Amino acid sequence: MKTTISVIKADIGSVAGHVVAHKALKDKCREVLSKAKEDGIIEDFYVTNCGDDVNLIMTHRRGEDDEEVHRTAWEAFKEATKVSKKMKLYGAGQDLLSDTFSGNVKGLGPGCAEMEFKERPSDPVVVFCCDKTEPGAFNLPLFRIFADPFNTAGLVIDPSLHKGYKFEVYDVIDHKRVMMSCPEEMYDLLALLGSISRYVIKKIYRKKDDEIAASVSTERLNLIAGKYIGKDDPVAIVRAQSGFPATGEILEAFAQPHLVGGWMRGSHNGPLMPVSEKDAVPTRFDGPPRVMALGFQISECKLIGPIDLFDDPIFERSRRLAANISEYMRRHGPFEPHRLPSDEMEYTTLPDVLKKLKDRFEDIED
Ligand SMILES: O=P(O)(O)OC[C@H]1O[C@](O)(COP(=O)(O)O)[C@@H](O)[C@@H]1O
Ligand SMILES: [Mg+2]
Repeated sequence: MKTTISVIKADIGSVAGHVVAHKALKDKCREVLSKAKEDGIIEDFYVTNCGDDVNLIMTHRRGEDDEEVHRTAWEAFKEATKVSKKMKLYGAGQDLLSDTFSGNVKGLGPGCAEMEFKERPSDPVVVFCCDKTEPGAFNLPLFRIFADPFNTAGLVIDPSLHKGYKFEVYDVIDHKRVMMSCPEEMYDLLALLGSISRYVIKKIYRKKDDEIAASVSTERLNLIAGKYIGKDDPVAIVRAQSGFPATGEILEAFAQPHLVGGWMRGSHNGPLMPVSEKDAVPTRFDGPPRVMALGFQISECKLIGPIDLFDDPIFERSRRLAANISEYMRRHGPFEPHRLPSDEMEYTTLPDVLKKLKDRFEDIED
């Protein structure tokens, strides 16, 4: 029998602007998920938040894209939105772009990462949740975890990882996908993954047996809505140990706070700061962008944990570095490369400002 993990997230309102999802919203989601557990739709769940996003981590036996599981998540967000609206929280129901559920949350606003596998004798997984960034934020760390021997020692010294991994990459603008194999196609893969706003890793498979290793939410809210309504704050699921990278190799890739798109108004590059659940409170210039890591053991479709993996003093240095990079980037104010390049600004509120200047431009005569 196989186990499925579904991580479904949405921003349905927050306190003091776009900072933190209120506890009442998580409690309402827990209520809906408890009922779904009683009804046998899901086997277990954990509800958390990263900044203003509520994350539903669920296990079940129904496979990916299951209508009942997705409906459960949708109901939880809908019910919590009622609470949010009553409390006049900021951006109540923001990510729910439709009034009606049509079989799957994809395309309706929430982000979703799922994977199905046969449980190993012991099955550790790490769930990552971000705020104030976009799905491409996972490109660099996932590449390092599954393809860079300077990050993952196991790629060199463990025979069960040595053959490498396959990367399924989505072109989120043209709605196409490609499968690339590492290490042999590493340079081609990097040629795509460096364009973080267009090419994003969707899934990673172990080459020797096609076993699923990682899954990322790739929904880009603004592309779905056609206008700026918040960033796409992604989630990811990564399997660890025994043939997959060790938990420490997975976390190592986040020790360097790399630059990602997002931050204030989804329009700025900034460092991705690894934080504990309690520190997922983006305040400076609405950031800097955050990532949390929750470690679970999966046992007979139940979630044992979580362990708050970035709640470790060793990551203080990374946080300090992120704070220093933030200071440096902020001094650029509205200039690139702090502000995103023009093609990315297309999906922000900037085009509305530029519209009024349009008629003032005159041709330059030679
Ligand atoms: O004030 P407004 O119009 O709601 O929008 C601005 C907000 O959008 C955001 O980019 C939304 O961030 P989220 O994607 O986390 O919701 C904030 O940085 C900013 O405060
Ligand atoms: Mg958010």
